[in-house]
Amino acid sequence: MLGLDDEQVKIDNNPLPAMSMKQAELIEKIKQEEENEAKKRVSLVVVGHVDAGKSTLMGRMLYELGELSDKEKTANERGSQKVGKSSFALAWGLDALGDERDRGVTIDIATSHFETANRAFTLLDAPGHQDFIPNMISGASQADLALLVVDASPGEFEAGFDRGGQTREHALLVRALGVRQLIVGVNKMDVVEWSQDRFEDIQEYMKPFLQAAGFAQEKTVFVPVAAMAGVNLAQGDEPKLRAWYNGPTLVDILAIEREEETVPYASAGQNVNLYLAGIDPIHLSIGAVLCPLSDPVPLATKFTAQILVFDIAFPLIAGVPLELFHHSNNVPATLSKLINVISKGTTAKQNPRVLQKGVHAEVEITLRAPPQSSSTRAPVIPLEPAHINKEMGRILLRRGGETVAAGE
Ligand SMILES: Nc1nc2c(ncn2[C@@H]2O[C@H](COP(=O)(O)OP(=O)(O)OP(=O)(O)O)[C@@H](O)[C@H]2O)c(=O)[nH]1
Repeated sequence: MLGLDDEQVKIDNNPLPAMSMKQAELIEKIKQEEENEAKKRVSLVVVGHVDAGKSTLMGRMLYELGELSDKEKTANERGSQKVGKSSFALAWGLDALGDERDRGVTIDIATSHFETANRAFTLLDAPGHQDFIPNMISGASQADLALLVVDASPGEFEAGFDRGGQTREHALLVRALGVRQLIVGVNKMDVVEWSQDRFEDIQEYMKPFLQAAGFAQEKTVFVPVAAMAGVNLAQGDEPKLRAWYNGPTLVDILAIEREEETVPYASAGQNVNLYLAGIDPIHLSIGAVLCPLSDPVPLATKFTAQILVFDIAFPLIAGVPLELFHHSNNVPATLSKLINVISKGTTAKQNPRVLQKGVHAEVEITLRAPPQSSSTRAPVIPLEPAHINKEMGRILLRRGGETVAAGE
């Protein structure tokens, strides 16, 4: 059990910020969600130059994910052949409006749903024609994630990307509308015989532009696909592609892609990004813990802990320099006191001189200032007794790169 020294944070008496939702309501809501095991909802907007293959790609993906039945697919193909546009067949899955069917282009934003193992997607298919940009905006402003489809065919990628093409404009628009995550689907790879060079050239060509547009490199993924044949959407079994590409399929990327969605609350076990306002980053460091003003995590520079000594070559003695690992923190420390050795739950020996391998012991640990530190303040870490918070109470002690003890 961990006993904290009396280094506690002082709380000022300013009124606490009011909660926007009643706590009881909030807990009820979280419980319900956990019960329903609701999948994470993500909105995806599909953008790109006219005829890049957006609708074909999404139609085919929906089909492969089982969202479009064979019957629907066949009916769509027949309808499409009637107007002499058999290559648009798969686009029918999305281009649902009659007007769109006649013209063979996506006019309005068709909304569809599909699911991967852990995500429920709402799909916003945005049209590629210039006159339809306002529709695209309405789609993109609701989106968490954008799929930008480009046509890899010779001359077509260039036409879409260079002046007059919509690739750049769409990318800029979705970013301006707040979408940070971008997947670039390099489509029609069949037309370029699955050329790795073509795929890489397109990437190199687009990267500087996308970065300048404000898409962080780590949030931008390129994926080679062939929408018509359904290659690398849900299955990546085209040998010519697999000869050089061992990355994920589009569906895999969607399943793992981390969208940025704002949520009113988060519960234990969720990973969230927090944006803190009004705080100088100089006051934040690795291991910092965010806690309510009314219930601060205590700061400790000296504390007692129960440890289990590992299988070590040399016994531990008081005063030996160690490294303490706690949560995401890692600080120099020392065993300032060996209090007792515990056996079968009772004290076997008080004030032992050494701790041999395999023993349970109660010790006092004191943090030391890091070697190059110029600060005169005693080092502190936020720490809680393990019976209150296991994660915040557990510690590991290391000596010269070897773990020598663990405890709480
Ligand atoms: N060879 C080949 N052709 C494709 C592929 N994907 C789509 N196409 C063809 O490209 C053309 C345009 O496809 P669409 O899906 O309608 O393109 P879009 O981007 O949705 O077009 P708009 O709705 O008009 O913006 C159609 O003739 C498709 O058959 C592909 O992987 N390979």
